[in-house]
Amino acid sequence: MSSIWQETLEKLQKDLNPQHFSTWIKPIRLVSIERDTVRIAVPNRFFLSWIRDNYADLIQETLSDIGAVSYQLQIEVARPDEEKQDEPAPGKAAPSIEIKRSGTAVNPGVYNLNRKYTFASFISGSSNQFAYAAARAVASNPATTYNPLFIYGGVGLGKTHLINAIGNAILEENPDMRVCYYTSEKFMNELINSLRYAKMDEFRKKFRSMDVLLIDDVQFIAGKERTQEEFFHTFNSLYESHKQIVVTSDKFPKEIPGLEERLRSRFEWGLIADIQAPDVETKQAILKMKAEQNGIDLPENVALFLANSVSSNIRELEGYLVRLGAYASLTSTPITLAMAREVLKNILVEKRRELSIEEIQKTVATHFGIKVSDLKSAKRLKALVLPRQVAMYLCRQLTSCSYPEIGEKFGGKDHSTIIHAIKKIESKMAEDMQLSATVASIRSSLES
Ligand SMILES: Nc1ncnc2c1ncn2[C@@H]1O[C@H](COP(=O)(O)OP(=O)(O)OP(=O)(O)O)[C@@H](O)[C@H]1O
Repeated sequence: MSSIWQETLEKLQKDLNPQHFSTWIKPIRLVSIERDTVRIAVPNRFFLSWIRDNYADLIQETLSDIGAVSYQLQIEVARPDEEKQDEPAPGKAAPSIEIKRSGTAVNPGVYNLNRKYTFASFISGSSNQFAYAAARAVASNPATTYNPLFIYGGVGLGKTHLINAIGNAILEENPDMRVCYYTSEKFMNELINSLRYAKMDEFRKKFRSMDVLLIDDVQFIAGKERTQEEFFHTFNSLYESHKQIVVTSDKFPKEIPGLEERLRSRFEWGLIADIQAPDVETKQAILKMKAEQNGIDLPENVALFLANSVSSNIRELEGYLVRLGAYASLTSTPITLAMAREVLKNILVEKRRELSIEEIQKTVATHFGIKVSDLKSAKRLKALVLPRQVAMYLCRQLTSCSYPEIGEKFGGKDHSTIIHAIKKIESKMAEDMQLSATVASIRSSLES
């Protein structure tokens, strides 16, 4: 059936402008074709309404022409764990080995991995360096170095991406390994189904036969007694057989309310790595890569504007990029700063008004009990150097000013001085929790 979809895609590719095709059609995934209903999944809600308004009729007509059936199109938003590969429903036997079009065998012991989340498509910066290095170490030597690996961080910061990248990298080196990616919610639902249909033996066998178990968003099992118990036994069984376990969460194990003590302590056995909010440079680099992947021509200053406008959530950042790409493509105009400001004005204005360098200088000076003129001076006193560097760092984080513009407002300093100061603060913050907390508190008072 998917050959109908394949042919539909080929036809649409011929009929549509290449950028429209790569922005809107390529990311669509076929879910199923059953009788006269074709279900497709799209990456997010914005995408869904765009497809509905602009492409649904065309897709439906093309499908119907090719399949010689009057198809109804159903469009839904893909959940990350639905981007699956050959996952058997609970209780059903795993599919027999399939042959990909390239001729390579598909490993039936791989569950739900999202193939597009790889290390190659993950940008590492100071905010995620530790988690990234730990993930790579685990991928190179599963079940030897860090077991379990516990990755935690805020919403949309790349946990799902990284945990899938581990699975994909392991499979590249060990194509026959059994690798399973599940959200903890899906684990729970499958458990409930298995209990209901008396399939617990199969459930246990499946999870305990994995070489690599990747559980995303484990915080959801907190407070779910039966799920925690089953997960605990799965964990023990895998751990004792020297199989790799990787878990992600939005919180540090100790901070997950309702998480059983025995699970919490096991999560602390291995390595705990955090992902912090990305800095402006990392956000820019991610934007550039995503723009390239989607065939969107994104000028440097617009990338900087977006990176400065969105607090930290990369998913949100991607949403804005898609919106700009769509606007540019549909109006056949290039993306410019003015256009980006206009297209995103309602969303971004609500999020944050642009802070001025002067406001930042004033707040930092007050915090440290010094004068604004001291921040702008060249005095090398220790009591002035740190606040000055903090102020420069925050100016870069919270405004869209360039290094030379910031330098200008700090008594005409060279851009290299600003870059140096920012690097210095970033590395100090990585080691000094107290300084990190100070910067975070100044930042939140500026943003409130
Ligand atoms: N460092 C990065 N490099 C490239 N892409 C990234 C990076 N961090 C996040 N992303 C992208 O941002 C989007 C959101 O990331 P992801 O779903 O992994 O976040 P998450 O931390 O799992 O969020 P949630 O808490 O909602 O589960 C994805 O499309 C992912 O590819």
